[in-house]
Amino acid sequence: MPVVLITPRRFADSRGWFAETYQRDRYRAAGIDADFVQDNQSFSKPAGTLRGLHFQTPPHAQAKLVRCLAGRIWDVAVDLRAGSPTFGRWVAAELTAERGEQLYVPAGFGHGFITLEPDCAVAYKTSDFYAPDCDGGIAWDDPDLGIPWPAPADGPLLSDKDQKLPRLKDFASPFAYDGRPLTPLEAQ
Ligand SMILES: Cc1cn([C@H]2C[C@H](O)[C@@H](COP(=O)(O)OP(=O)(O)O[C@H]3O[C@@H](C)C(=O)[C@@H](O)[C@H]3O)O2)c(=O)[nH]c1=O
Repeated sequence: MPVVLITPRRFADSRGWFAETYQRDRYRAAGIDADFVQDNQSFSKPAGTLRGLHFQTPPHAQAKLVRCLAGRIWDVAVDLRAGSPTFGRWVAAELTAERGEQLYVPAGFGHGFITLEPDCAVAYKTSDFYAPDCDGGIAWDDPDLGIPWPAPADGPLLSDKDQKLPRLKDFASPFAYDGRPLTPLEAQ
């Protein structure tokens, strides 16, 4: 499936609002056909925290459905499918707790985000279990990707692991191109 941006409908009343944040049949109709098996949550204290670009390799590749529970993030999906006409290109969307947008990142894509405010909570569903042996990543600042991260002037806050990730040109992609385009989000 291509990358999909979806904003669940909210039903507001005097108490606040209610929303279905995942409903298999409706999400399938929107192109989100993954079989989710795990829910994750992370919390990032300072604004300018960057996690990425991450993926799991086959046989434990993961599709992800990402949303922001508190604060605001800039969320990025990079096409890593070998042979894809958009290999190495990326799409990004701002995800806010205020509006509840969700980004679907298919298997075969690298995923990362930077927090735009302090105290951001991010939740995401994944279509395969955590498999540390299949953990992989690409450097967030790889010049061949040219992602214009909205990072602070002194740089983002990164994990030790994320400071040592390889560049795309040194990465032998194990992901097959499935013929599906990167759109409907506009590729950069
Ligand atoms: C991802 C993950 C991590 N962990 C553990 C491993 C480690 O001790 C600790 C922190 O892991 P990380 O540093 O990899 O966490 P983080 O940098 O937040 O990694 C996440 O980044 C975003 C962008 C993604 O797309 C996710 O799939 C995941 O890769 O949590 C699990 O137990 N289960 C999991 O599913």
